[in-house]
Amino acid sequence: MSQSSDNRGLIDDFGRRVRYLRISVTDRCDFRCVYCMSEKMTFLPRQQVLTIEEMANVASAFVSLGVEKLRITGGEPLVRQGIGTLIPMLGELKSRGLKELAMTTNGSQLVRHARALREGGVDRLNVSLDSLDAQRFRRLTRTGELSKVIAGIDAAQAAGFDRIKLNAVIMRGRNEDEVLRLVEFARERELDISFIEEMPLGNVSDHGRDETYCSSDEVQRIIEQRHVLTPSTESTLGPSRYFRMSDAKSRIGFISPHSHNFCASCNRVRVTAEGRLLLCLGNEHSLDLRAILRRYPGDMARLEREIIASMRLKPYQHHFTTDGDVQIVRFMNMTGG
Ligand SMILES: Nc1nc2c(ncn2[C@@H]2O[C@H](COP(=O)(O)OP(=O)(O)OP(=O)(O)O)[C@@H](O)[C@H]2O)c(=O)[nH]1
Ligand SMILES: C[S@@+](CC[C@H](N)C(=O)[O-])C[C@H]1O[C@@H](n2cnc3c(N)ncnc32)[C@H](O)[C@@H]1O
Ligand code: SF4
Ligand code: SF4
Repeated sequence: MSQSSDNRGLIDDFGRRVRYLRISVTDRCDFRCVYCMSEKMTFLPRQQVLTIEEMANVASAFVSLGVEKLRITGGEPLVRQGIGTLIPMLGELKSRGLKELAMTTNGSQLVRHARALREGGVDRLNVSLDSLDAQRFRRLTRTGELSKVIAGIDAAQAAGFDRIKLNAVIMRGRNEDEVLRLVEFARERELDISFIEEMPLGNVSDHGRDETYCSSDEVQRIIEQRHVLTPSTESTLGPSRYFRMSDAKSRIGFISPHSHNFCASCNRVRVTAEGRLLLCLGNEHSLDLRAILRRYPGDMARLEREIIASMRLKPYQHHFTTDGDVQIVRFMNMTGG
């Protein structure tokens, strides 16, 4: 019998309840964003990556244990073979207590996938967009084409996604001069937008993180040169602190792991593409779910028991600094952010 029947949920040693699971469905990506990856990356051999069925089983176990929000990330989730099969399997979990199925994507493949994602049960999309200048966009992503991402956002809106959130990592000397332009883009299209402080995961080789650090307060001051921002209590269960603009539907979010630490209210864990249940983005405490899945195939009760037991490993917080040291060798694409 599944552990779900005792309805204890997932609670860590600090009394925080885990309600939000992020699954990285692949470490691969068609972009090489300068803050996320190094130019030359080695990706996991395919047999080390969870199969579609294994991912669906992991998601199902977490939903049995009280997870209400599931976000699919990567790498780039839309380059994962079989993503079209996985999405409806996850969508079905809504009949068992899942309240929101979401995806974070670079948008490059949305023209092809948006409709199927919507039909498969994806409720919300977050699309990364750090520049509206095609050449700069190419420099920041190393391989990306801005026009494809914008066409992808259009396709997603046409497919019925109405609360799309843009994500922009703001880097000093790279794109902080585009903050107002990005806000304008979001406002015109009625998109939300979150501005993110860069986190020190992986040696990205392109730059020292200390050179590019730009705090959320600085970004906020830039926006307030033109807009009145009113703090909002709205929450998406994610890390964004939201503000409303007086004359717009768009919400402005700030994700500030350095300057406004949000670990005290952490409600999430993540599963990497190779099936590591990582208890915190900024630490290495983890449980090897792949080993359990492959050693005891189909034993959902055991999987759930192990997940419950792993909650005691969840650290209280990250220890990121802005001084340029690489504190976590793991790159962001392993965990999907
Ligand atoms: N430090 C830290 N950063 C996080 C965490 N969750 C998400 N982020 C970062 O927040 C940024 C945006 O992540 P998204 O994938 O859009 O997820 P989200 O902000 O939870 O999405 P919403 O559901 O829209 O709130 C990325 O840079 C993530 O790395 C977290 O638990 N800790
Ligand atoms: C790792 S990506 C995976 C999903 C998809 N490929 C995308 O880019 O949206 C998830 C989010 O993490 C953000 N991200 C990547 N590296 C980061 C870093 N070092 N610091 C802060 N955010 C980062 C990206 O901007 C993106 O919004
Ligand atoms: S941020 Fe997303 S799109 Fe950019 S390299 Fe990382 S995984 Fe790929
Ligand atoms: S850094 Fe760790 S503890 Fe802090 S919010 Fe992120 S996952 Fe939670």
